[in-house]
Amino acid sequence: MRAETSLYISMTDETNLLSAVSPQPFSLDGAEWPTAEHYVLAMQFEDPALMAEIRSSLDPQQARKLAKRHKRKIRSDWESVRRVYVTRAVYTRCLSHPESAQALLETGDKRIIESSLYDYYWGCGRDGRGLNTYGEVLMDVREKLRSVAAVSAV
Ligand SMILES: Nc1nc(O)c(N)c(N[C@@H]2O[C@H](COP(=O)(O)O)[C@@H](O)[C@H]2O)n1
Repeated sequence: MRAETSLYISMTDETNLLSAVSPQPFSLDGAEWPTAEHYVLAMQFEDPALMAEIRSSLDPQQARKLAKRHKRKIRSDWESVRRVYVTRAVYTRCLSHPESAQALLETGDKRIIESSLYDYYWGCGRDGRGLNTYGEVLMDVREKLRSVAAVSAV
C-alpha cells in the first residue's frame, strides 16, 4: 500500500513520544533505562561499569557525551547489530507505555522520517538521501504492533 504522506520527527524532540530521547523508562536486559537513547548508547559497549554509568546519566545529552568520550571502546560488531538494539528498545518501550504504542499506531500508513541534517544512517540527511534507519525501525515496530493486535482480535 502507498504511504499517505510523510511524518517528520526530530531526534532531539523530547516531547515526541516517538523520539529516541522521549523520557519513557522501560526495563530491558535486566535494567531500567530512562530513554531508548540511553539504552542504545550503553549497548555499544561491553564494559558493565561504563554501561551502568551511561544508564545513570541525567539525560540523553549527558549519556551521549559520556559514550563519545569512550568511543574507542565501542564493540567491533556494533555496525552490524545497532539496528536490532534500537528495534528492541522501541518495541519494549511500546509494550511498557501504551500511549507510545498508540502514538505510533496513529501514524497510520505515513512514511516516518527522522529529519537529521548530519545523520545519513539513523536519519534522512541534509539532502533526504540518508537511510532513515530510525524511521524504518519505527515503521517495523508499527507493523509488529498491528500484527499482534490482529492476532489478539481473533
Ligand atoms: N540521528 C540520530 N537518530 C537517532 O534516532 C539516534 N538514536 C541517534 N543517536 C546517536 O547516534 C550516534 C551513534 O551512532 P551509531 O550507533 O554509531 O550509528 C550517537 O551519537 C547517538 O547519540 N542519532
